[in-house]
Amino acid sequence: MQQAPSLREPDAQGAPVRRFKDPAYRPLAADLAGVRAEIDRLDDAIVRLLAERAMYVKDAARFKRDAFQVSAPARQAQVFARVRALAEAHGPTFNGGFEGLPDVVEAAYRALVAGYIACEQTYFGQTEPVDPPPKEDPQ
Ligand SMILES: O=C(O)C(=O)C[C@]1(C(=O)O)C=C[C@@H](O)C=C1
Repeated sequence: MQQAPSLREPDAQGAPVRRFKDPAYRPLAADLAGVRAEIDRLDDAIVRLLAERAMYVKDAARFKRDAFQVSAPARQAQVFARVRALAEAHGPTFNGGFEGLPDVVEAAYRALVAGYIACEQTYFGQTEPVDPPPKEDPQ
């Protein structure tokens, strides 16, 4: 029989109420508060890196001629494929792995890059053409 949902937040200080059936699984913290402290520590580092990444996205606007170039769909596809491959490579490294990691990372990057593009479009509006204009790449 299925248990009714508790509708209460989990006890962050309590002992574990479940365990993994996989005997190779190694617990990482004594309680949920300990798990969350590690997640907060990683979020601090991740957001710092996202801010550093944002700085380069802003600078990229100087090399774009129009809104289509700001959006650069071929580069976007390259970024999504690259981070997905990184997640596939790194996923199994940590404590038996995390099966859905490539999907999580790709979805996160799709959302992130959409946000970065919106900001880059705004920054593009704060630029002006250099004079004289450099020759267009014939491709
Ligand atoms: O590579 C670029 O041209 C960028 O502006 C950076 C970036 C990104 O966030 O990775 C942002 C906008 C483009 O859609 C492509 C990639």
